[in-house]
Amino acid sequence: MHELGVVHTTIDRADPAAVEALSGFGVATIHEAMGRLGLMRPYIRPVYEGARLCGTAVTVLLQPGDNWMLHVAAEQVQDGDVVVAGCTTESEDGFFGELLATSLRSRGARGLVIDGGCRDVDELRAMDFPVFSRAINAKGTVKATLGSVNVPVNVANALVNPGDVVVADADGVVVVPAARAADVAEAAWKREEAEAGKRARFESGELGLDIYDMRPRLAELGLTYKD
Ligand SMILES: O=C([O-])CC(=O)C(=O)O
Ligand SMILES: [Mg+2]
Repeated sequence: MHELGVVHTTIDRADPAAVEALSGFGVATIHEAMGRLGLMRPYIRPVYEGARLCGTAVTVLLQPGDNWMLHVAAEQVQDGDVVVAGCTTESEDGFFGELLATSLRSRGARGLVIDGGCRDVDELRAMDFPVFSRAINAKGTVKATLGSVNVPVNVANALVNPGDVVVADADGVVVVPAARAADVAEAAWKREEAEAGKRARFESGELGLDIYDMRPRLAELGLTYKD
């Protein structure tokens, strides 16, 4: 059950060194390193090409068609945070634009992830303020209904707790629980090392069939080659 009308002002942010380490990895690598967990639904997309972000979550629970809580959240933002907003009911209105981006940036925010709509895309691109949203929509919102800030929020099917690490790039958005950030960064590093080895073998013309030792299993299943 979502908690409404609450702002938590003290949150446990993930260790900055772990956040910095995670910022060096792509979303796909982090998702795999977590044991294939943490992904938001793929309808959340960058509003301009090349957008990417990594930071600690200030969470927001919005009401449909109402961006009031984004202004409330701005006050809670610290350097290195990402505002991560879910909505009590599906809504694709344009909750966010360049004015709010200017406000969040002035507080040190690294970007926004929102399960709702966003507008002013040209300006956001020019500012290079990364936003990941479910829609681009010029339709404006009101400031009339209470939601919450810094409560656990379901954002596009991912549970986000305040202080978790959120990483977003062209592949999607992944959430790393604050307590797991250092371990996941370590696992991501190992995974990249392993992939570097595989990449070199693929480059030299070796086949996945041999690198992954797939031939015996294919033969067992009866895969037949015919002229
Ligand atoms: O003002 C709003 O409601 C959203 C917007 O366009 C902005 O932040 O620039
Ligand atoms: Mg605007």
